[in-house]
Amino acid sequence: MSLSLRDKSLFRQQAFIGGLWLDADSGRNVPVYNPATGAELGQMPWMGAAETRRAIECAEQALVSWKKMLSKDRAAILRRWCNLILEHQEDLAQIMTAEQGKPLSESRSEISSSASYIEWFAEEAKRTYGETIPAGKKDQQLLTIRQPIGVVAAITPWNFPAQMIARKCSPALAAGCTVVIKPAPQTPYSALALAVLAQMAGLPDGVLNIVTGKAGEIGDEMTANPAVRKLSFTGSTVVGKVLMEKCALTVKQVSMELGGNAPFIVFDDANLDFAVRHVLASKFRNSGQTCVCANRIMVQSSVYDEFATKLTSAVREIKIGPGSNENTTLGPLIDDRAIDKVDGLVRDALSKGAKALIGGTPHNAGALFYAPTVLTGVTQNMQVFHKEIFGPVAPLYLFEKEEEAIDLANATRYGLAAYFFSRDVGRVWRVSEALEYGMVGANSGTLSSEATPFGGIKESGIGREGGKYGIQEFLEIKYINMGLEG
Ligand SMILES: NC(=O)c1ccc[n+]([C@@H]2O[C@H](COP(=O)([O-])OP(=O)(O)OC[C@H]3O[C@@H](n4cnc5c(N)ncnc54)[C@H](O)[C@@H]3O)[C@@H](O)[C@H]2O)c1
Ligand SMILES: O=C[C@H](O)CS(=O)(=O)O
Repeated sequence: MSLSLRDKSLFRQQAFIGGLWLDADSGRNVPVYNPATGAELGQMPWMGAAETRRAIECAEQALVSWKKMLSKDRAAILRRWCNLILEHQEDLAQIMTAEQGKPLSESRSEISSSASYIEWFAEEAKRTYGETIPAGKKDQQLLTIRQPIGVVAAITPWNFPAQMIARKCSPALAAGCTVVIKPAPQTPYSALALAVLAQMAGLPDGVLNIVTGKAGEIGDEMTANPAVRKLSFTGSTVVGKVLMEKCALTVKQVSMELGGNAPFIVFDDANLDFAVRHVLASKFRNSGQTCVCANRIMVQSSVYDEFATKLTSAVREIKIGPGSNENTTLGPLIDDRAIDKVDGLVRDALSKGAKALIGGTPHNAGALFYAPTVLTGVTQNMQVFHKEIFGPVAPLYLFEKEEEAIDLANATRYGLAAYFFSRDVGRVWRVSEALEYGMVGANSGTLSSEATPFGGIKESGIGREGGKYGIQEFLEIKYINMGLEG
């Protein structure tokens, strides 16, 4: 391990099941690499169905007492977890940048955001209210109560390796559920470090379990095991569909946070400098590897050239390099597959007539670096219009009228995030309503907050994470019809 941590106990190369740190039954491990250098960062247990089954059994046993605990006592443990995460923020950020590649500033911000979700749901734990319903008959009381769904399985992606854990686990735990998580194989260490701190916070054994290894086998056990009552997945739409189908056999509830293809519309009445700043915040965060990145930038014809020039000048200031360098603002992509996908989309666009004002090729900062890119003359017949780029590429599309921009924006199976910039109040309301997305940024390029419902429609997902809605995803409504003796 090449990390210099204040608390070395945070860096774990074993899975966490029933409060124990374990190797795979087979003893097999697989390497985890630092995407900035290609160096091996450590090893990860290569577990499968048997270990997953045991983790689910541990979660089922722990559920009995965890769900009976007073919500304020569950809240106190979550609060301690939140505080420990903030106390260890720098170490957690170092681990995240080493395994995922994002700049340290972004890793610190993600750790802070993760703690905010835990803090938010520690409070929500105490507000899982039921209701009484006016009786229709004499000597009768009608009421509902909220109860935890039970054992929850969670599968998370590599692009936000801490926040996706916090955003799923904290509402589940707050609701009284127990959890078995499979993190992405590219980024297991952030999840395992959070488990170290959860154990330190007093989370009882078996309440939180982390299994690492063979995604297909682990996923098959999670989706088939009848003890699992809910699957919460964040990842690509194609995998989400597979998991949904498998969950149907045992009628599991699902939350799906899937892919995106966000339009970013710049109208002729927008403040262009302001819009450029928000493109940078939306498009180039995490090297463009976020589900809510501006994926299609649509600019009204009369301001197209001016906007393209301003954006290119701003992109020229981006500092590409290893995330461990404090002045880096753009890190590497996660792996070779990502580089090939991004470069393939750019080459396809260029071959069909698009032009690169800046970038347009991999960068010599290292094997997994792609140059921040602005493409003009991009059209719907190019693959980049229909695919989630997941890289630092800003394709510019030209439109004439408002209606055309909305039709172009909605011409996708995805429906996660959308953005637009205009200073016309009537247009702001019209466009906010017309865009077919779960989340809309009106004169804003950023959306995420622990206080708001994060999620998509169409093939971007089911359910919401965060806000007052996040905990409802892990609660069942029980209706009680109470007859009173005459
Ligand atoms: N909507 C959101 O909140 C959100 C957030 C982050 C990422 N994403 C999406 O995730 C994708 C990028 O992340 P990714 O490359 O890790 O996605 P991915 O779907 O390839 O993998 C996500 C997780 O699923 C696991 N997985 C893959 N195949 C599986 C299977 N058959 N059974 C069980 N688990 C399986 C992976 O190991 C990983 O842990 C993008 O599409 C992005 O838009 C969405
Ligand atoms: O990639 C998806 C994340 O949910 C993005 S955000 O940090 O929530 O905006």
